[in-house]
Amino acid sequence: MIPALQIRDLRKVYRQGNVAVDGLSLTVEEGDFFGFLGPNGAGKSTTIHCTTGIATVTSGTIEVFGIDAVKDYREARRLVGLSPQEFNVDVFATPVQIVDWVGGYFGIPKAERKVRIDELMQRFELTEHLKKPFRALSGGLKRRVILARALIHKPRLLILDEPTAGVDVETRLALWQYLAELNRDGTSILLTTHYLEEVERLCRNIAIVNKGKIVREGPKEEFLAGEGLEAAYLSATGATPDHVAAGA
Ligand SMILES: Nc1ncnc2c1ncn2[C@@H]1O[C@H](COP(=O)(O)OP(=O)(O)OP(=O)(O)O)[C@@H](O)[C@H]1O
Repeated sequence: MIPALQIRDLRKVYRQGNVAVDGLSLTVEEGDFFGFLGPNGAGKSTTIHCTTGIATVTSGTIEVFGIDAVKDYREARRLVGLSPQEFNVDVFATPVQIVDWVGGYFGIPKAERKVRIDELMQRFELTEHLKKPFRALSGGLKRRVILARALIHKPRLLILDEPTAGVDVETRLALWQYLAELNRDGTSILLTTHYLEEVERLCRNIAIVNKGKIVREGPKEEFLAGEGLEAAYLSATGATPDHVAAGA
């Protein structure tokens, strides 16, 4: 089976000479719910940006369902839904305008877009907020709009960069349920998060990245059967529980 995402030996050096990703390889199989973990600055967002055409690749290859995401960026991008860490929207636009604009970008006909947007607004319980500008929405509602936008074109691979950062417990639980359903219905998901509980609940496979390299990967069960995800994460990233306890 062709993987949903295959990254081989990815390297990204920013113009200032900053090596953000340093020979990173990973495979997300079709149908997987893949947790991509690592400390701040490890290179997770950069990897995502290289995959979605936001950042240029220094070297290495990226394929989305077998399509070269570096050379055939537009074709690959159609298969990907992206919920970025930052809210990159026109803050004066309404939820419908924000989602509709991306639907237009992907070439979905207007009538079809309308049906799909109605569906998404209902699914994410945004129907009471349709007339509000994005900037007037709460943090949780903003996250839901961004997720709806990522899903407008029914992507086969959904990439979520810290999708539950700053949302309340209720919204987080609802989002978890929705993501689990989406994955059950066949959408492959790559999730970055700093909430290990989120990974334990949702993910099937996990990769831990540190300083631009994968330092540990495997099925979630392997992590859980061993020392547990938190201890594995801390030791893989060089921050052992002892260091943390000592405040080092
Ligand atoms: N546009 C940029 N120009 C220069 N350096 C950058 C740029 N974006 C990120 N970096 C640097 O690249 C490295 C990796 O950053 P990145 O944002 O990919 O990490 P991350 O794992 O997503 O972190 P976080 O968990 O904080 O989101 C960091 O040293 C960061 O400062």
